[in-house]
Amino acid sequence: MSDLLMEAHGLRKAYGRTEALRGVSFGLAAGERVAITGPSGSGKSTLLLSLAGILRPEAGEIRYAGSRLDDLSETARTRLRRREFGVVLQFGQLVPELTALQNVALPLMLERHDRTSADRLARGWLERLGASDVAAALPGELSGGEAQRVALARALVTSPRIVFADEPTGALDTVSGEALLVALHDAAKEAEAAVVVVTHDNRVAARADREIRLVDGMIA
Ligand SMILES: Nc1ncnc2c1ncn2[C@@H]1O[C@H](COP(=O)(O)OP(=O)(O)OP(=O)(O)O)[C@@H](O)[C@H]1O
Repeated sequence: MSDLLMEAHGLRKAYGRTEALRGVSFGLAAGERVAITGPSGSGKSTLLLSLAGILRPEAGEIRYAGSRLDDLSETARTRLRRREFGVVLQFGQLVPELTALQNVALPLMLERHDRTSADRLARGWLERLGASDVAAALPGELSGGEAQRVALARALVTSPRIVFADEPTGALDTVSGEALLVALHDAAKEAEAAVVVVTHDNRVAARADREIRLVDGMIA
């Protein structure tokens, strides 16, 4: 029995004739921080989305805490993702009609927390990520960097076992990007959460425990 938190073997995924993943295997220990790097189009986002249970690969298998993840129905994967994973995608993906605070509290509300405790936790995370002052703003009123912080707060609010982040510092300048990353790593460490981050940024990769590099849909 492996003691890895997540394991993937032989993942393949194509979009039409484009083979985005061509047999990728991956292991993640509890609390480990892994950076996925590689040139544009090498399959980084596809790998992250597959591991996070958002995309279903066409071949290969993914195990989370010993059980198959890729076999689960869409509903079961969504439920598992909500409970166990935090996900930050390239464009934040905040709900436009909800304020920043409501966006951060949303995963807790979906897990039937009461509003008072959900708001309290959400405020705590906004503060921790330096975004308290935008709590009442709508996503359309936020800068790219602010939206990224709010999205990260939303990913962390449920105390996930794994945080998956796709270019989380992409919209930020160097200093804010660095601060966001330190906050992510500190929070993950404290919560003993693992982190899988897709990045073009060497400094981000250097902060990880391990880097895996993709080239043309395979680990280089
Ligand atoms: N939804 C899609 N439909 C068609 N092709 C896609 C789709 N998503 C990705 N691809 C293609 O699959 C390949 C891998 O894409 P992916 O986004 O995983 O790479 P990436 O390494 O994350 O790229 P980037 O660094 O530019 O974000 C690319 O050739 C891309 O054009």
